[in-house]
Amino acid sequence: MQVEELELSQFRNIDRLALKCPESLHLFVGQNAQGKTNILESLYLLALGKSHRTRKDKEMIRWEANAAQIKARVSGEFGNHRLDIRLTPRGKKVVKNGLEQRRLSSYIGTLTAVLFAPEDLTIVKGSPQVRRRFIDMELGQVSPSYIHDLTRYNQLLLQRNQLLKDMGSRRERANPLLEVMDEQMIGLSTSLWKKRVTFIHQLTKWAQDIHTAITQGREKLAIEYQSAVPTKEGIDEAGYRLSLEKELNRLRDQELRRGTTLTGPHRDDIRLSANKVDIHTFGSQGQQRTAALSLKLAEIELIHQETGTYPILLLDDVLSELDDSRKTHLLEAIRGKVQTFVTATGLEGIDHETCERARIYRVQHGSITEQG
Ligand SMILES: Nc1ncnc2c1ncn2[C@@H]1O[C@H](COP(=O)(O)OP(=O)(O)OP(=O)(O)O)[C@@H](O)[C@H]1O
Repeated sequence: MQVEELELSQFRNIDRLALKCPESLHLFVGQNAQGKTNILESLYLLALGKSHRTRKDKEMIRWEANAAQIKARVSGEFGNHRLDIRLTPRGKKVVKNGLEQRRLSSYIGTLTAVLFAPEDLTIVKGSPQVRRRFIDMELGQVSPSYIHDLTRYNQLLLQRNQLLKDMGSRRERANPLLEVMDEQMIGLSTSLWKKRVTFIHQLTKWAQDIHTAITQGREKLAIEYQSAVPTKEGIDEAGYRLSLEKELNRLRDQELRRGTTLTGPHRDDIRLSANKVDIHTFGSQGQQRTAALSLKLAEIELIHQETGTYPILLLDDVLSELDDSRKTHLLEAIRGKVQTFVTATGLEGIDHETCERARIYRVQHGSITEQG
């Protein structure tokens, strides 16, 4: 998968940008707050239909403008596509090959992207929310039905929490509407849980090999999906349903008191360990970084396996955060097969060979000029 052309208009601090990008490596260099991440954000938005750093689409419209547009021509094993996203204060319009896409799940997947930013280095150490977001964004790219279920689940969760609050204030213990919601929630939870467990299983296979290679055989990575619903090893969907039903009954009084849903996929997590030692609690910063890098590289391979084409890779200021051996591993792993867009504040720390084969741009106050 490759972005052949990218056009931005009134996006963040960028007035206009028209890039032709047949090459596989693009390097955006500039001081802080000049617009480098904005370029990566526009590519991420094109791929996933949403930004990686804001939920408010209108924040991406240039302050003095009333609309922004991001357009691209992408090519891949399955032909060429034109993607077009228009942002206005009233909302977002997503267009693929001239046809407006009303559902994000029918748009996502045309262009896939893996973003690696400094905050991803905290994926191991950070809160469970960071890891759930990682799963949601990555799994969503290879499974439109996952996005569909997740959207419905999140809506249902809000409604259920409101109902629990209302029931709690009325000191009500049973309500037919809650029974209906629970039935829907159990169905959606089972589907999300199953998809996530399968995803983590597939991701682990790739991540283990990559992690072993980076650590030169010293460490074996393991990833375990931790469900908030009690699950025994080898449990199937019917077993999960049953366990969730029981758990909802057990938690009913607590949920009514607190006015919130206390179990389900929105409380799940993953645990990473190296040589059976939990990296979250006991890992060194280096181990945590290696695990984060292994996950990201594994994701690239998984997307390739599932969609038949490599994603684009967006590296936001991470080269300076990685030591030489991890950096070399990263650059070697993507070389020649993954179109990559990199931001950096300077060229120091990026090896000569990489600079030689990259197209280099200077970014200053939102204007981008290619270096001759
Ligand atoms: N909607 C907007 N309209 C105009 N300018 C914006 C808007 N949103 C952000 N900016 C500006 O964009 C700049 C930030 O750009 P960006 O996040 O791409 O920085 P960067 O070059 O990646 O820097 P760093 O290396 O610090 O991450 C800031 O100057 C900010 O004021």
